[in-house]
This record gives sequence, structure tokens and C-alpha cells, in this order.
Amino acid sequence: MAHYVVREIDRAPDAVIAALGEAGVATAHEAAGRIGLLGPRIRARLEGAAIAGSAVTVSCHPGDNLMIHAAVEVCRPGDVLVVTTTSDSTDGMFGDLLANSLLSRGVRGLVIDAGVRDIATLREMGFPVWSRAVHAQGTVKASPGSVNIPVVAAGQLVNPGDIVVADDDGVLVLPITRGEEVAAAAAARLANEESKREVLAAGTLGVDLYSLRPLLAELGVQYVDRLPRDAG
Ligand SMILES: O=C([O-])CC(=O)C(=O)O
Ligand SMILES: [Mg+2]
Repeated sequence: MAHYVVREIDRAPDAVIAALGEAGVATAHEAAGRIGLLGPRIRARLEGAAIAGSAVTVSCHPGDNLMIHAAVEVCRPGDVLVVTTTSDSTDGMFGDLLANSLLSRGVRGLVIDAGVRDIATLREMGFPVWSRAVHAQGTVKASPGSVNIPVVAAGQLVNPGDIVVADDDGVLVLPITRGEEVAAAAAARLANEESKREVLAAGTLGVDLYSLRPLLAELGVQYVDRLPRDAG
């Protein structure tokens, strides 16, 4: 199999990326039509971190972080590194040394479907990481892989240049072609949710706000004062 380090990729406009970051993972995911999430085994390791950027993708041999090192030089400010392995791995493939390299290039964070280590230092540095595991297990630098090819991370296809949004709720990826439309839909959802929040906080019930009573009736759900003795 051929292996590649691809230097040039398309990236979404900064304004679109910023708008999606502002919306956050849950809202952008809804606005996109409930697509694009990485599986929840990928967890935020720096609580409160929230980023959005362009995916630089990496496919590594398990237990080998050579290609992460190779990826550093193709990263640009505003990128997010998305690392996968060709078979399951929880090894600590990434730590504070690599984080220093990425920070110096303006990379916003790391999403890795494997392990990270040096987590206390990563927290001190404020370098945001979403990973499958935290594990001190060291890795070697010996096997070929690829940078900026399509990869699958926690069940989700990620293409180089995809828009990555990551926060405490998880990680979302969107194709560049959908960025503008989803950002607009997400902004509309944010405004709508804000007005709903006010109405709900004032005590209006969700079943009324969402007009759910007719649906409950249609589904045969009965409102009664007490549970009938013969309730099935
Ligand atoms: O050096 C490595 O292979 C991974 C690591 O711990 C670091 O980047 O600090
Ligand atoms: Mg280290």
C-alpha cells in the first residue's frame, strides 16, 4: 500500500469556522441534520476547552507515532490534528513535546482515536486534547503511514480540511461544502434556543412550548389525577 504526506489541502473560511465554534458541538450537530459526530469514546481531556478548525488527518500504525511527527510540518495556524491508527490502540502516542511543536505552528488542538500522555503538562500548557484514552504506554517511530488522507475516527469519516468543532460535549466534523449553510442554521438555532430558554425559565412547560399535547393524545397517553387500579 502506498503512503503519502499530502502538503496542500482546502480549508474552510475563517468566519465559517468561527461561527461553528461559537455554536458549539451540540447546536452545530443539530443544525447539520444530526450528522458528523465522532463516537463518545473520544472524550475531552481538558475540561472547558472549545475549539474549531480545519482537520489535518493522520493515519498511524498502532504503537507508532512517526506520522504524527511528519504531520507537524504540514500544519498551519487554525488547524486541528486528527489522528487515527490502522487498528485499535490506546497507547500514549502524543504528549507535551508534540504539543509544543503544534502550538508553535498555531494548531488549535488534537483529536486522537488512541491514547495521550503527559496530561498534567498538557493541562498546564492549555493544549486541548480529545482522546480515547490517557495512557503512559510509549510508542516507537518506525512504521509508515499517511498524512492528509481520508481517515475514520471513532466511526466517523474525516476528510482532510473538514471543519472540526470540539468541546466538552464531544467532537463534530463537517465537510467544507456544508460549512456556510450549517453556520447560518446554527446561528438561527442559537437565537431560537435563547428565546425558548427565557420562556421555560418563566415556568412555561415544555409540553406546551413544543405543542406536544396533541401528539401525546394521538399516541394514547392519558392525563389522569391518579393511576387507575386496573392500569395495565
Ligand atoms: O514523545 C513521544 O513520543 C510522545 C510524548 O510523550 C510527547 O510528545 O511528549
Ligand atoms: Mg512526553
